[in-house]
Amino acid sequence: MLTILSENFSLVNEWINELRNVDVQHDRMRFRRNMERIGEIAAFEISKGLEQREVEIQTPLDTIKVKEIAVQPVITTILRAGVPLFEGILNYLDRADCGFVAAYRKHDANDYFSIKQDYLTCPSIEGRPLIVGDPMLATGASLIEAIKDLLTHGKPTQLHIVAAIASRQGVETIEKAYPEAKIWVGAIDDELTSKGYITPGLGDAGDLSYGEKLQR
Ligand SMILES: O=c1cc[nH]c(=O)[nH]1
Repeated sequence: MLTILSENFSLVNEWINELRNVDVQHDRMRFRRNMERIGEIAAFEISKGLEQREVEIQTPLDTIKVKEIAVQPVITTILRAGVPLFEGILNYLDRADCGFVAAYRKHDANDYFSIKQDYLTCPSIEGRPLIVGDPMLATGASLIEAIKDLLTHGKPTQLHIVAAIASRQGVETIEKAYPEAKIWVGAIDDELTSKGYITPGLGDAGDLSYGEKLQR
């Protein structure tokens, strides 16, 4: 199931416009905060589908039966670009556990790239909702690698994928690989460049959040 958040939240449109705009996106704090805000809206929407249970709590005057999230999700992301979006999801689902994957694109002499994953740490996801935040869902290759490894940590009850901007091709790749996944995206762009960048997109989300990396 695919949900395009900007279709229902005009504010998400505002934030994505700022993420894309070369006159605004160099303001790193605003860039990170806009990513975070998209994560917050996605978490809010995801929360509507989380199982709830009834518990009793004590107020200073009496007890009351209330509802709470029955099983806390595990929120994961891919370092480093995913951190601001991840922080946004965690701002709202603040009792969740968290996992991290480190992955990078290794370019060869012809500028083709393969995904290298060299770090993964995650609590058990057995019987819990799994949320994976990846700000730019481009080819879907790094996401598929990450999810494959995360699923060695148990069988989740729900699989949610959150992206600020996705390419149509990336969404189709994920839908094929994980038909059960609920995909939440800020916006969808039609094109991918030969180097796997979303276009018009916004550029390099990691560099815009944290500074231009040295190419090695
Ligand atoms: O367009 C893209 C694709 C992947 N990662 C980015 O930061 N931007």
